[in-house]
Amino acid sequence: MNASPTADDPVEVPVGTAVPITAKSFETLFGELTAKAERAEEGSRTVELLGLGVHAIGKKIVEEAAEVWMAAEYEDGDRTAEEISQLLYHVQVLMLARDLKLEDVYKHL
Ligand SMILES: N=c1c2ncn([C@@H]3O[C@H](COP(=O)(O)OP(=O)(O)OP(=O)(O)O)[C@@H](O)[C@H]3O)c2ncn1[C@@H]1O[C@H](COP(=O)(O)O)[C@@H](O)[C@H]1O
Repeated sequence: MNASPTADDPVEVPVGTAVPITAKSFETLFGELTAKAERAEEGSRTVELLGLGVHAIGKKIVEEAAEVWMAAEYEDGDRTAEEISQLLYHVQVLMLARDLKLEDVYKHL
């Protein structure tokens, strides 16, 4: 019998190609960050940001959003995707700071 997937398990994500790649998904990242926050992992950027609070995390989101915009205007697709990943990460940290679950967001999609 297969064990249940954990937050650290890689997930196969097909990205516009017949060849699936192995990558962290939005859900597995959120599970990883939740676990780090719960155990207050030393050296974790997530834990550090949570300690700084909603105001500081919000400012990072605005900064990252601007970097996404600039990358999309002036850089290539891979750089834009990298900036988007950083934006998604900081949005997840804000979700943790406000004690929001994935379902709380998904119900609005
Ligand atoms: N995806 C990310 C991620 N994206 C961005 N960042 C953080 O955001 C920074 C990028 O933002 P900037 O370019 O603004 O960097 P900076 O100017 O040095 O940031 P500031 O210190 O000035 O705020 C990176 O240096 C990281 O600190 C991330 N930190 C963590 N993750 C993921 O979160 C997981 C948990 O990370 P820890 O909590 O650090 O263990 C990791 O395994 C990663 O998968």
